[in-house]
Amino acid sequence: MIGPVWALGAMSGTSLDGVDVAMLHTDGETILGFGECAYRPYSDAERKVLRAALGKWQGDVLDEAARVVLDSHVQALSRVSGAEIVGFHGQTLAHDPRGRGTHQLGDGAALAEALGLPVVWDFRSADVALGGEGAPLAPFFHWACARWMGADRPVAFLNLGGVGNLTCVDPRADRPEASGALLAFDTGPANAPLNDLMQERLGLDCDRDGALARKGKVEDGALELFLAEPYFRRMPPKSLDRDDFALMLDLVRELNDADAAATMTAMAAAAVMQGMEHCPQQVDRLLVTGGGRHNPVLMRMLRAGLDCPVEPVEAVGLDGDMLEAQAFAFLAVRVARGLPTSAPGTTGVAAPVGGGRISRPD
Ligand SMILES: Nc1ncnc2c1ncn2[C@@H]1O[C@H](COP(=O)(O)OP(=O)(O)OP(=O)(O)O)[C@@H](O)[C@H]1O
Ligand SMILES: CC(=O)N[C@H]1[C@@H]2OC[C@@H](O2)[C@@H](O)[C@@H]1O[C@H](C)C(=O)O
Repeated sequence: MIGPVWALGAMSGTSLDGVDVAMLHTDGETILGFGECAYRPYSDAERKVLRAALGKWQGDVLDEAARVVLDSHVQALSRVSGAEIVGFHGQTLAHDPRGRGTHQLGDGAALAEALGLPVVWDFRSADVALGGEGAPLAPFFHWACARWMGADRPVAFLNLGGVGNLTCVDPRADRPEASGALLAFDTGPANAPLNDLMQERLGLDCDRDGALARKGKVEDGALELFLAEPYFRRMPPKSLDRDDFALMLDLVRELNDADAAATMTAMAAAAVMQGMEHCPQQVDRLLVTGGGRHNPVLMRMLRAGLDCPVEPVEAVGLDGDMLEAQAFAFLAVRVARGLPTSAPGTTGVAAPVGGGRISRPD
């Protein structure tokens, strides 16, 4: 494959809300245009099946979950036409890069057959096999976004999904794998533990618009215990599994609902502030993507604690609900062109690596 193509990326994140798909016109180096997007939510029954498979590496429970992943992706991807190649992330069930590896559920070969298109998938395992964290992988796309928006000074991207991840980009680097172009890592838990709290105590999916947290007060003792976790002292690159910080729920167990939500929101913000200390250069602005940017309490806490402007990525014309799907469209084209998708600064891998397998329909 030579030259730019329309690629269609698909992402199903750790929040298990649904499948995002987005078209991108790219040669894997430059963003030439953004295209159509679609979202296909999981039904309650599907979410239950996926939830039951979380943390599992094998077993019968995976068969039903694999069927949910395949069917939902075929439906989501079929809503958009004109793609020449597909980037399929799959559903992360477990992530233990220093131990058992990383597990994204989803059969790219079956998806290629169903769609009649080449599908790039299994983006993370080559990086892990070569000693990298296997995550985050969006940073190479963040570099392309920084160049697309014409940045000429360092800028940071923050994804507030189930887990948070931060990318410091120097857009003056002419390749994402160049030394000093990128430093990226998972900051800590973002929405996942707060969602779990809301589910456990009130049967709700999330603290919509920070409505509960805004009525509560942050319990400083719990926040301090949280920040004493060794993860925050580890040098990046580093990555997390969705439930690595399950202890957060214990730290707020004695608090009333509002104080617990306020304290957990403060924990997510504090993890980002700790992370920002690792940025190798002062950044001009922090651009926030992912669902957490819709939470005004979380955004207010970030603005209060950081000395650079904190804005949703919409401030520069990007779509914060679709950025990860676009990232996997971008990475698919890089894989097809034999370009690397991770580097020492993004996953800690020893040298730039091109992950991903390509499956073509028969
Ligand atoms: N209006 C809102 N108010 C508060 N929180 C919100 C709002 N909208 C979305 N969120 C939070 O954002 C989450 C979804 O974020 P997102 O879709 O970025 O996660 P994800 O892509 O599944 O996760 P990851 O990036 O970790 O894979 C929701 O589960 C919720 O916690
Ligand atoms: C193993 C895995 O799926 N990690 C996700 C998760 O969700 C956010 C954060 O943790 C990030 O490291 C990654 O996702 C994004 C898309 C990434 O790879 O950049």
